Amino acid sequence: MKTFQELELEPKVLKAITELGFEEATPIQEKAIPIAMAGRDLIGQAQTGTGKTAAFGIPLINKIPPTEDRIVSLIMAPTRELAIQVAEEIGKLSRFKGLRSLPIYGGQDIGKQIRALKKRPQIIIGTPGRLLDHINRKTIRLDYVQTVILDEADEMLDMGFMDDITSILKLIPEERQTMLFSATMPPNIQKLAQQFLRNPEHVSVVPKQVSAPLINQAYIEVQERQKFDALCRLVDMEAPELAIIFGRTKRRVDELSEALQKRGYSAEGLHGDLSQNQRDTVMRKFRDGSIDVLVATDVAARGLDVSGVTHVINFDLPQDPESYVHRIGRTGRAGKEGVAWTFVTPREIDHLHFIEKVTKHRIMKKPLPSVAEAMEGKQKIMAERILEVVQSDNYQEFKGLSIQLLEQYDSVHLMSAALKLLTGEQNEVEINLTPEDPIRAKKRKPDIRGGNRRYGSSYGGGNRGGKTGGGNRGYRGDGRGGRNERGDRGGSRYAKSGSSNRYGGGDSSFSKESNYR
Ligand SMILES: Nc1ncnc2c1ncn2[C@@H]1O[C@H](COP(=O)(O)OP(=O)(O)OP(=O)(O)O)[C@@H](O)[C@H]1O
Ligand SMILES: [Mg+2]
Repeated sequence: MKTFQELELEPKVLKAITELGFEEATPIQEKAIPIAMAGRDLIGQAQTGTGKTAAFGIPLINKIPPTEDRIVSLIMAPTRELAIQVAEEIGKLSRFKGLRSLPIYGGQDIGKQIRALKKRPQIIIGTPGRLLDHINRKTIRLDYVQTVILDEADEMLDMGFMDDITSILKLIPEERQTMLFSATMPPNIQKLAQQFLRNPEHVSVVPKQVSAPLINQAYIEVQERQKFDALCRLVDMEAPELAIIFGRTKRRVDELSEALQKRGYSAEGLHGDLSQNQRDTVMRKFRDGSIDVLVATDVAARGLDVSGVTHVINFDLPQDPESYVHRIGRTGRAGKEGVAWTFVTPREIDHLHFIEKVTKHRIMKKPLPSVAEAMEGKQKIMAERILEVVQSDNYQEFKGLSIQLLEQYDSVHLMSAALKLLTGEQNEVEINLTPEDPIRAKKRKPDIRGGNRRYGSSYGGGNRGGKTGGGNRGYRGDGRGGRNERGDRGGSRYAKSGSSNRYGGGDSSFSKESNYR
């Protein structure tokens, strides 16, 4: 592997990289950075958590002169959280160069964004809908843009952003560099690339396995109604530092986070119906460790990078293998290890096998943790916390009483009683979650056409359209309509939500958005 010194970067950029603690370039960075620095267009694919942001961020920052005072680069990302996160990483990488970058996303006060734009950022990181708003208001001009980056391009198209992206790209001078990052290469992405990229170099780091190798994957077979108790036991036994628990619907996430709180866990929910402020607050708390558990819909499955996420738990099996890979990819990032657990109801076992087949990875079956294992885990945590306090030496005011008690009682008895009180017995709180329907296995044959997919033989490509299914499940969209829930277009979500197409099979991307994110 190459060090960053070998990549001929400006000293100021190199310094920022060093400060971030990056020692070697990751494989995608090693391949993509020289091509990007040569000014070529590029299509990039690599596993979750392998540094794709810096792969486009570093060459971008390297090329912008600090004296520039126009918008010369535009990065598009599917969600607000991602726009913010990418902006932060770009901010860190450009610290010593003194470049200005700005995230632009729906749900935030547009006036505030307009004021921030007056500071003349060179780099804009935005979600397509809100970007277009600014373009129409002429508060963002794209006339001088020289570099465009599409991050998580397939997800943006799945969310119905095709038209917005196309309109935006048409406004950017043709004389530019375009880089597209995507987990999969379905036909609509290929079409987009054909239309807007010029002789792109394909850079992919496609390993035998789809998911990052450092994620230990297991599943537990449980009945739907046993899931919550199973979750509590699992969390007790595993004692995660930070965990993300994925639920299928927004209602599920609300119910689950509330239930966890009732049982004494420090958990909060994240989904698309929360206000931008609420979403930011939850993410901030999770990043700074003031909550340990983030309960989320697939809105958090893509791209989010929170260091220290030790566990991902799929409380509900994801709809498709791609989503599984992205969800579990929230752990085991940047060379760290992670653990992914998945709950599977008996009727969903076939679907799990389908995921295994597509991801070419065996998911180990594990038994439901026993009450004793859960208890052991809890006690271990409590003991660790007590020892931390002992080390801090900050408990003088309890010493007098302790001495008194120890004169009268046996130390083991006293300590056990104190532990019992501390560990608590929250499990008596009765919890009732609304049951979710099981995910059904896909009735489709493995598709072996074409070799351009990330996931190998049976996945991706032309299958996408087939996922729509019937009824109100409608998980996959057709790429039309259904403006994203992230509120990139002010209140359009609400305007639509009462209308009959909410659950209709036709505009399924919308029902996906409205229920599942
Ligand atoms: N060369 C490097 N050495 C060490 N850490 C790195 C390096 N490059 C990036 N990182 C860190 O790795 C983490 C994951 O990076 P990033 O979010 O860019 O991954 P990604 O490939 O975009 O993942 P996803 O597919 O989930 O979006 C980040 O915290 C980032 O700071
Ligand atoms: Mg990413």
